[in-house]
Amino acid sequence: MKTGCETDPMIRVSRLVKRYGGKPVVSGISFEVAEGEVFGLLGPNGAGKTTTMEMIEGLRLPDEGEIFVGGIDAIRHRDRVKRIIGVQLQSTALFEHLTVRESLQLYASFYGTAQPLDSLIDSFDLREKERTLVKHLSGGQRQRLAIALAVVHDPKVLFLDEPTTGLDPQARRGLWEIIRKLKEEGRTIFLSTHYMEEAEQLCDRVAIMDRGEIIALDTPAGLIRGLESESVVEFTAETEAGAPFHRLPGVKEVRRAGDRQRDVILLTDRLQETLSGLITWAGERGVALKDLRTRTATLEDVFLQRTGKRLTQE
Ligand SMILES: Nc1ncnc2c1ncn2[C@@H]1O[C@H](COP(=O)(O)OP(=O)(O)OP(=O)(O)O)[C@@H](O)[C@H]1O
Repeated sequence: MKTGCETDPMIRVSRLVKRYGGKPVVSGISFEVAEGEVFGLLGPNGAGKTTTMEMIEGLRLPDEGEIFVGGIDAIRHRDRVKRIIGVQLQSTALFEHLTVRESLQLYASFYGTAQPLDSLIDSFDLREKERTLVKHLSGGQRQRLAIALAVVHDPKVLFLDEPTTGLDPQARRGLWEIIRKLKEEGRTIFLSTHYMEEAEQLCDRVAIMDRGEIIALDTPAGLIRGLESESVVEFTAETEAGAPFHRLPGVKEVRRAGDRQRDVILLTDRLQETLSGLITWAGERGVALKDLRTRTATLEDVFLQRTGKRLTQE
């Protein structure tokens, strides 16, 4: 697994460990993030994403390991690092009784330098709401404001912890556009998410995290190529645990999930042959294949293959 980048990294993390009650929740991870890159930490709830981000941001102290941000030792010189990073607040931490513009003015006053507020209001699509109280904003507008506040001081590196959790698909896409614009401005963006589609859409490289460890790190396309299976066949059926799906043509991997292991997922590099083999097999045995569908492999399948678990629990 290639954890590094070619130029001097903007973020370098080595053998990072955090324990709670003696139990490691981050278990010796190492990786680098290049300048201008959108780097994603993808993993299920409790994987250790927030703990990792907050150690890099200087909000939690690691038990072991090294962190450098912009060449600065982030454990020894937390204040110097704070000047070059922006951290998205949880939208619940906003001041409810200030307007959008007042919130930006307040944050700008904390820093010696600030970006022009009018251009921030426009680029975060908040012009219509600039005089609206925060408590009257929608979820998407609150998230946009939270990110605008994180970039008031024009930071080089921006940390976004699950920026679109809880948003509807339209608001999520609006936020993706804003994150793309922030990348175009040359910022390095470190984000965590448990939405594989978000990681695929936004990230140059993705580290998949599970139980405190990085289990894969590559570009989204590289991670999917590593599966050696381009397609997925899914169905639900009453079949015994030993049903020989792995012997169908093209099948590289068989996974079972759901209620009584009735959901079957086949990863294949020869979709048509797998499908016709499966239908013949089921027909000969009188097995009903419910909800049979096919799709292209995604990061979700990479996670499933590496951990045996689904990333998102339906
Ligand atoms: N302050 C703390 N004290 C004790 N345990 C903690 C503390 N903070 C986090 N943990 C534990 O560490 C593990 C990783 O938590 P973390 O919040 O980093 O995960 P995450 O991947 O960000 O998940 P989520 O998406 O739920 O935020 C969890 O098991 C969590 O219960």
